[in-house]
Amino acid sequence: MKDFKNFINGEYVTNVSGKTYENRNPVDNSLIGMVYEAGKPEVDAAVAAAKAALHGPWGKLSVVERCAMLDAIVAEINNRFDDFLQAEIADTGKPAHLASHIDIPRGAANFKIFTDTIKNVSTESFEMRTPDGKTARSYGVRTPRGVIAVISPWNLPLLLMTWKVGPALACGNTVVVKPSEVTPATATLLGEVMNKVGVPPGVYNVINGYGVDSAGALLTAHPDVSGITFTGETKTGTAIMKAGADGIRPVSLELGGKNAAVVFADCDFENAVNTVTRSVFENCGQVCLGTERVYVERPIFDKFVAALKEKAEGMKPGRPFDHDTKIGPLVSKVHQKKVLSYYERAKAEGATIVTGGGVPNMPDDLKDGCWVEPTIWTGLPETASVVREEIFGPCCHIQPFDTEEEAVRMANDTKYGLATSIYTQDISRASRVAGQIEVGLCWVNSWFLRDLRTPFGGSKQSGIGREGGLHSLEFYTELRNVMIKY
Ligand SMILES: NC(=O)c1ccc[n+]([C@@H]2O[C@H](COP(=O)([O-])OP(=O)(O)OC[C@H]3O[C@@H](n4cnc5c(N)ncnc54)[C@H](O)[C@@H]3O)[C@@H](O)[C@H]2O)c1
Ligand SMILES: O=C/C=C/C=C(\O)C(=O)O
Repeated sequence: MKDFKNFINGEYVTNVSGKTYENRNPVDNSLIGMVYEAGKPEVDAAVAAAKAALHGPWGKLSVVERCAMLDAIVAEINNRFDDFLQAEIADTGKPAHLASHIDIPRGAANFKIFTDTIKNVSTESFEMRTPDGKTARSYGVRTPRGVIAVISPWNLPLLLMTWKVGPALACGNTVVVKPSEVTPATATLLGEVMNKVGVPPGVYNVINGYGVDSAGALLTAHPDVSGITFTGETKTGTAIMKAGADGIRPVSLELGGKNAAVVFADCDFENAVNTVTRSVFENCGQVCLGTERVYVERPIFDKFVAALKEKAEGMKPGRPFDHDTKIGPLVSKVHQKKVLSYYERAKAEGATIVTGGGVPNMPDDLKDGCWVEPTIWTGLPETASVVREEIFGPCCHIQPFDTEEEAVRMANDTKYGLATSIYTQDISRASRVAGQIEVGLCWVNSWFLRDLRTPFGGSKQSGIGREGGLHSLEFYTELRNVMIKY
């Protein structure tokens, strides 16, 4: 059994309250270990340590020295690749091939991209004549914002947490991380990496716990936190934005989605089927960018539904390290119950169940896991709740369309605006539709293809702000203007 402690000022500590909760493996519901819930004393200590570290050795490092330390973090994550892989897989149950190709490599890459960015960024400079005939030169100086609260979800725990910690540290801030209560392992393990490479105590802190009435709410309310960066549900983002209002702390929010794929009849059919298969079912549908609404042009509708059905039925659920495993479980019993409740609602709303709709038949040793079947529905009106609400499971509804205009209208008919994928070989149509789709991220003939220099984020209720490359500097630094008269 493992203990998941808090990591505060360079040390692993328990808590004053003595409160712990269970961390369970979603593959078979076995107990991984106990997590020490941070209360007010631990949150206060973590924020105090982070605040003090801003003015300690960390704050005195040059950009090049700071980047060298971040490069060492990258090397040490790679050295301990297997430890991170095991920890992430135990918490999430995701297939090893997925975690080893996406989650852990991105954990390292999220530091690397921001050392590249920060070493190469310049600021603007202007010169003007003053009324008394002298000269004034202005230039920008980027300074760290201060103590950054990082609140992250459970679906890609290391990836989404380091996507915020990387730029925060590269810009010279210090952080207090509150990972999801469901997935404490990799954030906690990263503390060992920080100590190993000599990151000063207090620069990276982790407090474990829940959100409401727990570590998350205590952290976001803390007056010494200078900015809050959050990835998670839209309703949690609303609470966090309210918390940020006290003390006028800026927020960066990456929130939920109800993402569409729009498949035109002239697409490369095989690529469209393969890519939509990934975007619906990868990580058991627990990707914020994942597709839950598929719109297919009528001439290829039946063929597309049949092809996606065949793919879904070929996704063998199983243990993460088994070579033939294609799909893992959902992350928790709570989430399994939520997804299954949508499966029931789809039936009640009159959906045609093309495939799935329940719990797969698993061997005895896995029966207690959080399994659900990959599921496809057709035949629902656009007003049905499974077409409107984010489910975050391996499921989608497929709807036919007749015109480009109709497809754009249906894709945009949602309060969310995170991501869309368009499948067509007509480049004019692709750019026309991409221009009309109300999202932060639009892929053409692809999905979740990432260039970490590009702006990442959502529009409408899918978020506020963009992170990635230079765009991250907007949130993680303060831009000061200095004007010199001479
Ligand atoms: N837009 C994106 O980039 C993106 C990426 C991944 C996930 N998501 C979204 O995340 C959701 C799934 O993740 P989840 O269920 O972990 O999200 P969640 O909002 O339930 O929790 C996220 C984090 O917030 C904490 N939290 C909850 N209430 C809080 C409060 N009142 N104050 C402070 N912290 C609080 C949780 O403990 C957790 O650490 C989905 O809606 C998904 O779309 C979005
Ligand atoms: O589940 C959501 C996935 C988000 C991905 C990123 O934030 C990223 O690739 O940087």
